[in-house]
Amino acid sequence: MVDYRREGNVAILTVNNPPVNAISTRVKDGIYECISRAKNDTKVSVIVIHGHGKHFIAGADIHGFSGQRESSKVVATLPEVIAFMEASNKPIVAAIHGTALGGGLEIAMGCHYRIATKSARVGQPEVLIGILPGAGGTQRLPRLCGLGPALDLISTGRHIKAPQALKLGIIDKIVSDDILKEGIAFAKAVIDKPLNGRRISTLPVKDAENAEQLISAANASVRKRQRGMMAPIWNIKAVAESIKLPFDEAMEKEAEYFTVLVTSSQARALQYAFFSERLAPKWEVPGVASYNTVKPMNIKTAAVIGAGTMGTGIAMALLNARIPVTLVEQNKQFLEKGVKMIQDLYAGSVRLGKLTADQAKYLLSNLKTSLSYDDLSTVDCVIEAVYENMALKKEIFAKLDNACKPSAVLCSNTSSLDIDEIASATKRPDKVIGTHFFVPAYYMRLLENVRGKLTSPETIATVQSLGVRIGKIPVVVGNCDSFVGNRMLGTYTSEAQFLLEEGALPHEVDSVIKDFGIPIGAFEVSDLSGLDIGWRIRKERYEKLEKSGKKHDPNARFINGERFSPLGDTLCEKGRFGRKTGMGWYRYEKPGAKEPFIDAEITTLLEDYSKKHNITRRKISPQEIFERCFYPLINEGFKVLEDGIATRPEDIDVIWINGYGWPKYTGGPMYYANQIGLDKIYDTMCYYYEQHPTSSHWRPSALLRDLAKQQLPISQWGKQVASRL
Ligand SMILES: CCCCCCCCCCCCC/C=C/C(=O)SCCNC(=O)CCNC(=O)[C@H](O)C(C)(C)COP(=O)(O)OP(=O)(O)OC[C@H]1O[C@@H](n2cnc3c(N)ncnc32)[C@H](O)[C@@H]1OP(=O)(O)O
Repeated sequence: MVDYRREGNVAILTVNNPPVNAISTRVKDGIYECISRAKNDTKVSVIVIHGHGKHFIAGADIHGFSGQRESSKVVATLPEVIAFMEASNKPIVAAIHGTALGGGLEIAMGCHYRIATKSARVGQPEVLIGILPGAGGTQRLPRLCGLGPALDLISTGRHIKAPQALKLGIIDKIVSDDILKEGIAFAKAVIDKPLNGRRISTLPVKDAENAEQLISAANASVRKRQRGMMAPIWNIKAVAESIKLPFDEAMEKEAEYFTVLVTSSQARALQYAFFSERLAPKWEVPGVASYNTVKPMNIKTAAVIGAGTMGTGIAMALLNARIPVTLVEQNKQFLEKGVKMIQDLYAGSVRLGKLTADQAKYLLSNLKTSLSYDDLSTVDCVIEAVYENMALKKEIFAKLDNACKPSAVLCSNTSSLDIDEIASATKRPDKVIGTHFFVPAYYMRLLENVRGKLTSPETIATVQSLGVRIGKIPVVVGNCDSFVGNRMLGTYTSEAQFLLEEGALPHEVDSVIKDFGIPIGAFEVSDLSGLDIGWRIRKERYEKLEKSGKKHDPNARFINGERFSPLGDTLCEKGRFGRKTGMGWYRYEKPGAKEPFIDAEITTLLEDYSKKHNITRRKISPQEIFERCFYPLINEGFKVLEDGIATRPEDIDVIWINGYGWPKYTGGPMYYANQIGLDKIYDTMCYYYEQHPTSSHWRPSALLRDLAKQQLPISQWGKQVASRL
């Protein structure tokens, strides 16, 4: 775990704990033992610590926070090991490459010098997994780089690159990539230098005179950007102790606050989410294939069909990963508009300093445009991103099948349509797959990859690996109406509208949703994306119904015996399409304005509606709103598992956290359900099913019923899920 060797008078400690040199108990013990050995070795004058593999040390081992810690051979805790390092009379140099994160940076700050390669990154990301830098980070970082930057880094958890770390004084020098050689050379040069000013715990905090202002600004930023999360608040509180108390006393406070956080349900949920996100790319189709049995194809070039918001966003996601893209449209004007959108977004990134002008120019140089599928004969992968219309998609896939080489993978960015039917338009259904991106596609991290009945494991492996390459979290799901995310969402939006029919107002429903931690309410999001989109899809369905001989009544509150709310259609008929028309479920100052206002016209419309349908309006409690919005959604998640559409609860949680704004600190809907208690969810589902028998989303899932009896942790649901497939 930690190797010790001596080269002349330099002791070299190599941390070797793949994949990221996380600090397990054995690593902590190993560092302590090796430092002791070097301190006692009379031939050693200076010590270098570095990491084997890709990283220096990426932090404490996160597995250890949920109670599976190994027993320690030495009594010292990590903060004590770091204090022991700092007290050494032989200089210690941290030679950093890859990352020094969390406890890794804390160890580096216990050293007397820190050097790093140019590409190295440092940070205190503990807040992102619900804890705080509990090994002195909250006390040493403000002494090293100043209170303001320390508050920023510790409360946001962001990583910074070596050049910025150098400017902030976190590292002493940027060196070449031969980090160990550089570390040894640097160590030899500092052997005789006095260590007094190099022990960070003995230094005063920088910027302490502006403390009050800096701390209240940090708290204000947390309230705005990390609403509902407890860790940022406690992190700030811990850093603030650095200006109130002497180092040792502040360290006691740090330990106290660390204990509060590490035992919190938010920390457990965030750590579950951390590992779930890393599990997602490791797909598995039970009994068929998995990520470690199939090799992906190498995608060297790609094409995107459709230059609208979705198509251009997908093209940018590919370009950002240095994949050359051909963007195809049917008419020149649309194509030019799409290219302009991409150019403008890159220009914006240059203005914000996120890209240099040269980088933007390079990315754009990989973009080709075309009005013909004939130009796609050599691309490895095509992603179709036209609007949701089955006939159109089938026509495009038939053309792509003729134009593209036989090995090319053909993807559809559909959010709901049947992948098998799309694939049936080709002679290569094994190479057809759904790749459901989320808006804006160049930014949102979720990629829902939808396998059809005939999609080959190689095709699944290819889009999963492509997803990782373009910086997404790819999740494999099965083919059904609306897949996983939108299928579960459907229950939530339906129930939100039923609540309006019965007495609630849009802002009342939205505020319960936002209080839970979802950044935007159901009706606010409907206004944002435009009510007309759903209306167009519903009108197509009504037409289909009519073709099959069933007349659609615009006032109908039931379709095929299922409760249905025509309220959305009513609003659209009045031209209330949402923000773009200045009115939807809310009123806006003008078309395109962002701030929603409660609209008296909507209140009257709802009251008239209820009267017309003989519904007695009543005051609906926040608890009922909460249960009716979220419990059917959770229940649908269990049905999704039951049907084999998702194969792991973790995948559903990743989808909801990264695609729909579900608060990460609750772990996602499946994890959250386990926290509430599956028996409670099941009983509540049964209660509401009795009240609302015409809404099948209240029918409790059989898997939920069975798991509710067993009270298993989520990590053990797997066997129950697998036994049903
Ligand atoms: C009175 C009470 C007294 C109490 C006394 C107190 C004593 C105790 C105090 C202890 C205080 C400790 C304080 C320190 C806390 C921490 O350090 S928490 C951890 C902080 N670090 C992080 O959060 C880093 C997390 N990792 C990453 O950001 C990324 O993994 C990466 C390092 C940037 C690499 O990214 P990438 O190359 O994309 O690879 P990944 O896929 O993300 O990861 C690869 C595999 O590594 C696993 N992994 C990564 N980090 C960790 C980790 N810290 N612990 C465990 N495992 C980790 C990751 O899961 C991947 O695994 P596989 O999926 O199995 O491949």
